[in-house]
Order: sequence, then structure tokens, then C-alpha cells
Amino acid sequence: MRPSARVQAAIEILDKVIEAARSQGAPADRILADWSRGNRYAGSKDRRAVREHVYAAIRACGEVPSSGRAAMLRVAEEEPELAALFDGSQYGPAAIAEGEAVADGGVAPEWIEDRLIAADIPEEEAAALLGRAPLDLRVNTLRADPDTLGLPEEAEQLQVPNALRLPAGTQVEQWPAFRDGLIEVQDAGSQTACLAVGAQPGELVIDLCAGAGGKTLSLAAAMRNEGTLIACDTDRGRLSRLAPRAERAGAEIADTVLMNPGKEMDALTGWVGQADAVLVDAPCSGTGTWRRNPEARWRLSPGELLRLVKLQERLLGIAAQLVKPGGRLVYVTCSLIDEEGAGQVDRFLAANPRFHTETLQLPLGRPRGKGIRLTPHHDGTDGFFIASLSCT
Ligand SMILES: C[S@@+](CC[C@H](N)C(=O)[O-])C[C@H]1O[C@@H](n2cnc3c(N)ncnc32)[C@H](O)[C@@H]1O
Repeated sequence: MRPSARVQAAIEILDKVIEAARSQGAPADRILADWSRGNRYAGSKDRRAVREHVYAAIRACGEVPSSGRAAMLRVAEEEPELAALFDGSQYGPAAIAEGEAVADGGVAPEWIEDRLIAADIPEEEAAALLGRAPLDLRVNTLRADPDTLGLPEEAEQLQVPNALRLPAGTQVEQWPAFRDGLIEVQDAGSQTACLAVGAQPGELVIDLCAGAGGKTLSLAAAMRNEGTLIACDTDRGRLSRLAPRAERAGAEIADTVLMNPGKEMDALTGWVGQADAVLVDAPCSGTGTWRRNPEARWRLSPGELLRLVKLQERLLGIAAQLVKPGGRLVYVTCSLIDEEGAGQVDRFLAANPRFHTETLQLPLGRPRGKGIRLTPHHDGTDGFFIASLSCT
């Protein structure tokens, strides 16, 4: 494909991404994959270039743009080489007309920017939310020794124990170390959240929102496969991905529990007041993960944020019932909005006098309210809020 044809393809894909964002349709990655399947003439370099154009435009536009072309013109305003490709050639985009609409820039829709400002996220921190995430690995200590693990590429050792960093886009899936479960792909912020749980061998630990088990596997390693680790979720598809991952990682103590949304306690009655630690890695707006999923900010609405805040509050209430006296409840979100983080914890503590805040000693992050906050700008990780609450 000629460079201008790649730009036109990206514009057409962006039109679909915009439509899908408005109607909560397919994510951008799926739309790109469909385009690749339907346009076999596009080689791997074409596909990579088109993808880069699409994501550059998504990152560049804070609000949902009016069209794919307006979004691409936003990028072209900053990049003269891209603007030159609007040349009206066959398969390329039409020449730029005078006064043509260009999408607004900015970090996010205004109402979200207001929430970030209220959460004391200054402009440069907010901009870093849209950078490119490196590839972080966790050495799986159930299978490997971090000191003797040889990897095919130079990996930077991070402050977080067992965490390594490789450049964005490194393909580790084919590495024997990955196939054999010696390493896991896991953001260093996510690894830090697991450290906050302080899971010990022999304990009963419940991962209430385990998803596909990214944190569960880390907890199993911290527990050295000794004790009981219960991984719960309401999403059958996600939870079903945990078992093969656990097998690869040699995480033998992880048991899964599928819960009914709204009736979660029905599946948890056996553990009331029993857990040494409960991790609530709550469903959230994901404002801290825009580096991986910049389109998420086009899909969030005030109503959806409110729904998530209420769900988080309910999940905290469930977790509180499971923690034994002397045990801990660790609350984590990958959001930087206070309503989902520091504010949520303040409300919980006010309503649950049995719980009080534990001071966390973590290798990354800064205090925020009664917890710790990690940001891409300050910590080089996804954005997280982490709080540890102990039960008397
Ligand atoms: C942030 S993700 C968890 C990610 C996972 N812990 C990891 O490290 O990969 C939040 C999870 O909460 C789950 N969830 C949503 N509603 C829930 C509910 N009512 N009870 C438990 N989990 C729920 C979602 O299915 C999703 O997997």
C-alpha cells in the first residue's frame, strides 16, 4: 500500500471506531483485526502502519471526534509529513480544504478532565496517561529464579521485586521462558498492588474480582503454593482463562468460584469471617489504563461511572464480610478518579468502623487519601489506587 492509502484506510477504520464508541460496539482492536482479515492485500508493514495511524488519532482526540478524517487531521496538524499525504491521489485521502473541520485535542472529554483536575492530576501527569506502555514482566518465582533467568533480550530490573521491563511492543509470547511459565506479562503497577496484599504461605486469600487471574498468579507465587487461594469473578469467560494460565505458571493452589452478579454472597458463605486477606481489584473506569486502551475515554459516561462506583461500594461490603478479625482488605482500582479510589475508601471506613487504614510500604507510588496512588508520569506504570484496610 502507498503511504497515503494507509492513511485513508486508517480514516475509514476510525469512522467505525467512532461509531462503535458511540454505540458501545466492538473495540478498536477488533475493528482493526476485521479490517486486516477483509483486506488481505495489506502486508504486515501496511497493517502496522495503519494501526499506528489509528491509535495516534485516538490518542490525539480527547473528545469523540466527528469523523475519522477530522481525527486524522488533528494528528496532521502536528505532523507535516502526515499532512503531505492528504494528496488527493488514487486510494489516498482528499487534499485538505481550507477551513476544514479538525477534531479537538485534549486528554479526555471535559467532564473526565474535570474529575482528573479534582483528583490533583496536573496537566503533564494527565498527558502521560496516553503514552505508550512498556512491556513489564514478572518473574514467576514458582518456576524460575530471577537471578539466573536468562532472557533473549536485555531487560531492565525494576524497583518492584521480580519485575523486569522491556520496550513497548516486545513479543514475548513465543519465548520459551513465557511458554514454560517462567515469566508473566504484568504491569509493574499491578505487581505493586499484589505486594500490598502481603499474601503469606499458609494463608486463606480471596481474590474477589480475579478476572483471568493476572493478580491471582502473583498471589500464588507470594504464597509459594502453600495455603488456600480462591479466585472469584462473575464473568465466566474471563475466569475460564485462569485455569490454563495457572497450569502454565504452576500455581497449584488457585481455585476458581464463579459468582452470580447481584448474588455473589451465595457462593461465598463458607468463607464469611475466615479470610486472612481479601483483594478487591474492582471493576472501574480504567482511567489509569488509557496507555493500553486510549479509546476507553470515549466510551465512559457519567452514568457508567456512577454504576461502577456503586458496584465498587457493594463489592467492598461483600469483602468486609469475608475478612477475619486481624485480617486485611486490600482495595485496588486502575482509576485515578477519587470517587473510585480515595473517596470510595473514605466512605467505606465511615460506614465500617471495624476497619482501619494500614500504612503501606510499597516500592512505588505516593500517598493519596488513605491509600497510595501510582501514575504513569511518576511511576512509569499504569495508574492505580491501592489501600489496605485491616479488620479488628
Ligand atoms: C479490574 S478487573 C480484574 C482484573 C484481574 N484482577 C487481573 O489482575 O487481571 C475487574 C473484574 O471484576 C469483575 N467483576 C465485575 N462485576 C463483578 C462482581 N459483581 N463480582 C465480582 N467480580 C466482578 C470483572 O468481570 C473483571 O474481571
